[in-house]
Amino acid sequence: MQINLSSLGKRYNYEWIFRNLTYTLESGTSYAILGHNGSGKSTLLTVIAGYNLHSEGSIGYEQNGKAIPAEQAYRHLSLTAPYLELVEEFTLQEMLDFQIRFKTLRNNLTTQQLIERMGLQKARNKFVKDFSSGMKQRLKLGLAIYSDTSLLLLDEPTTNLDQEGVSWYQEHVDQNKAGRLIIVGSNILHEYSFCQHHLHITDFHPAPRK
Ligand SMILES: Nc1ncnc2c1ncn2[C@@H]1O[C@H](COP(=O)(O)OP(=O)(O)OP(=O)(O)O)[C@@H](O)[C@H]1O
Repeated sequence: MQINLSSLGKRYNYEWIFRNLTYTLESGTSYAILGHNGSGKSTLLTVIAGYNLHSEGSIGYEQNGKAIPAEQAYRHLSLTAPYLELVEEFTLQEMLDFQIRFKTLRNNLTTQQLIERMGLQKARNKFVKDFSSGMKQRLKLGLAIYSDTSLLLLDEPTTNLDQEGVSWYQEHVDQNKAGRLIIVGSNILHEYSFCQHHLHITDFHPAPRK
């Protein structure tokens, strides 16, 4: 997956969050979107994901040199973010069975193998609503990292994870990054230390009006 951002801008009402953002994101490469709280990291990630419409400019998606229509881009991406909800009424097994109806797992992984990789074997029949916050975050990350997608978007990926969970995140991203385009929205070095490129969203803030 390659993504071309051209003179991209997003505003909410009269407030411009970023403007004039021209940037190319290449497959097989990892990028960190950096900036202080409220600077627009999540906004840019959701615009790239197509969950949030941009206000000016354009976004082009390509796979193996072939253009992907914007309305089809969702098929190629997985996104995890603190504001995305899981289906709390499902058990873990039901959640995975539901998810794979829409997105298959990488490397023909079975749901049983994914549960093992997430270290959630004891929670197979537990309702997601009864998971701890760290277990929910592992589940969100497991679903995103192990979906068979060429674009992986990770917004604040270690929210609610303890030190062991952070190590788990680093290990599993590392094992599943080859050939993929990964974009991390973060302020915490251990979340994006593997990224080769840093995009500072504040570089694209409009100058304050005089
Ligand atoms: N739906 C919305 N309507 C209006 N303003 C919004 C909306 N969503 C976000 N904003 C504003 O856009 C700006 C950027 O928010 P965003 O969540 O993208 O920042 P962030 O860099 O991800 O912040 P954090 O590090 O705190 O998660 C903020 O000023 C926020 O108030």
